[in-house]
Amino acid sequence: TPTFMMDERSNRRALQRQDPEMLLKSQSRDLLNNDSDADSRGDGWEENKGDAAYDEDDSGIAGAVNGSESKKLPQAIIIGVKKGGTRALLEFLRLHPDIRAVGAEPHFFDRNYEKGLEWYRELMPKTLDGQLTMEKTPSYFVTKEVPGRIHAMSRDAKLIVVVRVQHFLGLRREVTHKHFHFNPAKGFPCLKRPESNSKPHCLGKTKGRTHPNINPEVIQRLRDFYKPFNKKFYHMTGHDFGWD
Ligand SMILES: Nc1ncnc2c1ncn2[C@@H]1O[C@H](COP(=O)(O)OS(=O)(=O)O)[C@@H](OP(=O)(O)O)[C@H]1O
Repeated sequence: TPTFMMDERSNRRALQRQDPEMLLKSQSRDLLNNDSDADSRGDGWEENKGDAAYDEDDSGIAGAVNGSESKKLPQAIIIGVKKGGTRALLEFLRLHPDIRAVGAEPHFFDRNYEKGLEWYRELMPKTLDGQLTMEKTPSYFVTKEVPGRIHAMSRDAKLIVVVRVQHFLGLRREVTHKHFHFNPAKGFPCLKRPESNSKPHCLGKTKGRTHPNINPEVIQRLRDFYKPFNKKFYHMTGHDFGWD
């Protein structure tokens, strides 16, 4: 099971290397016409398949809207890595009542930046004070303009990268085994709302692919190739992940 880490110090160092970039490049692709990434449509929940890219009711388990809720810019963003289990992480996190999240990937900082922060904020679910607003767009991790842009929005945003090591958002313990149901066909847990009798929600069909057998020589070449990058990463995070 992929676990995750968040290292604000290394994020800050990475952010400091790039000037906040406010000039808008017209590199956008229409969010709602983005077919290249099934996960962009927020179809992590099988029931969410369809064309509604953003759905207020899909913003988390915490539910009911009332007068004191408002839309806020995200305080925590899952920025990568692609195929690292980012959808699973977001769906698991949003089981927590203090987290509300956008279902689809907004791609704001890479493809939709020229639409402006108000556009971005409008996508967010309404939250009460004390609730965290989150989104996930794994391609932020591989887009060079993104660190400066996030920094320009907020110096305090927590950036989460899935690298298979555990870290915490400082949440109280709310999510337990009652929220999960192991699905042997998928090989990983699906999510349950303990208070309702509805069927567990599994991640969509793009998750849980059968992997091809890879020639051990190719695996060795990949290990050799990534070794220096891994070393650099251990150094940056102050943690040896033992991937070699
Ligand atoms: N709970 C759990 N445990 C282990 N593995 C899991 C889990 N949930 C999702 N996955 C696997 O994560 C892969 C998808 O990652 P992402 O959601 O980050 O994909 S994407 O970049 O947004 O398209 C995808 O891997 P592949 O099936 O190999 O593509 C999922 O199967």
